[in-house]
Amino acid sequence: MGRPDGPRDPIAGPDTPEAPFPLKLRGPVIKGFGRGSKELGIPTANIPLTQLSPPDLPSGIYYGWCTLDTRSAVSQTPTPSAPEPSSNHAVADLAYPKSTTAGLNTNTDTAVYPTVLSIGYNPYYKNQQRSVEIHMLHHFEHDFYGAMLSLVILGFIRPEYDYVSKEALVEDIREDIRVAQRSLEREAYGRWRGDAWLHGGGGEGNGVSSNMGWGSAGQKDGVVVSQMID
Ligand SMILES: Cc1cc2nc3c(=O)[nH]c(=O)nc-3n(C[C@H](O)[C@H](O)[C@H](O)COP(=O)(O)O)c2cc1C
Ligand SMILES: Nc1ncnc2c1ncn2[C@@H]1O[C@H](COP(=O)(O)OP(=O)(O)O)[C@@H](O)[C@H]1O
Repeated sequence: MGRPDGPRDPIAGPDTPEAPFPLKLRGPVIKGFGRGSKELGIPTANIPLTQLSPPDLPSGIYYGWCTLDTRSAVSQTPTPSAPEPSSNHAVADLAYPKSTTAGLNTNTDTAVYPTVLSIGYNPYYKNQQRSVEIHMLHHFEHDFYGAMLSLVILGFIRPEYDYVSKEALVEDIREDIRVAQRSLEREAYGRWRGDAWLHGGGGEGNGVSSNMGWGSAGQKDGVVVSQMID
């Protein structure tokens, strides 16, 4: 399906997350096709499709919060034979929320990142397999393949489309990022930053919203969370 003409909604979803959200996923960051940063300038961390729950979740673009447990990340020590780190040239100008942690320089990166993700076949690239591709709204200095990524998905933005050009796809992803930022700034969405799932805990299962965590941005039990931009 090609992208419909016309302006897009600035915010996605109701004022409070509704079923089937929240959906909770966790998995190791694996290699994709390497197009995200090289071709588009928007790196996307892939997790195995087997982690998608429910497995028949409709394809499309979603938003939520995620964290990284970098203890299992592959070392990023630069060597002559090391691959080029990912590039974010198509989003480097975007004002992402400031994270108050040292990020990936430590083994315990406890920041909570606003996130936009694509689940599907990437019709522009005509992939044969579905994939789960997560762009975190943060400018990282290092790649983090192998890290364990925990994600709480809170809303749906749009279906995935085919595009007339790479530039048109990039422009829509940039708009997805803005929509996700605005959508997550709402109080009932911000609250989910504190959910135990994001901090290594187990969940009560997808779609169960009984654990609303401990609230909004700030610090709790030594866990530092990202701050949204004012
Ligand atoms: C927010 C977001 C929206 C996306 N929307 C589409 C889309 O509508 N159509 C599409 O073909 N690919 C879409 N993509 C997927 C990109 O094509 C994909 O991230 C890229 O192919 C990189 O894949 P790789 O990580 O396997 O290299 C989207 C990705 C993101 C992060
Ligand atoms: N903001 C970010 N969001 C997601 N991944 C990022 C980000 N910044 C750097 N990365 C790194 O870039 C990698 C993705 O780059 P990409 O070119 O899409 O390759 P691949 O196709 O292997 O996923 C991620 O696995 C991660 O290690």
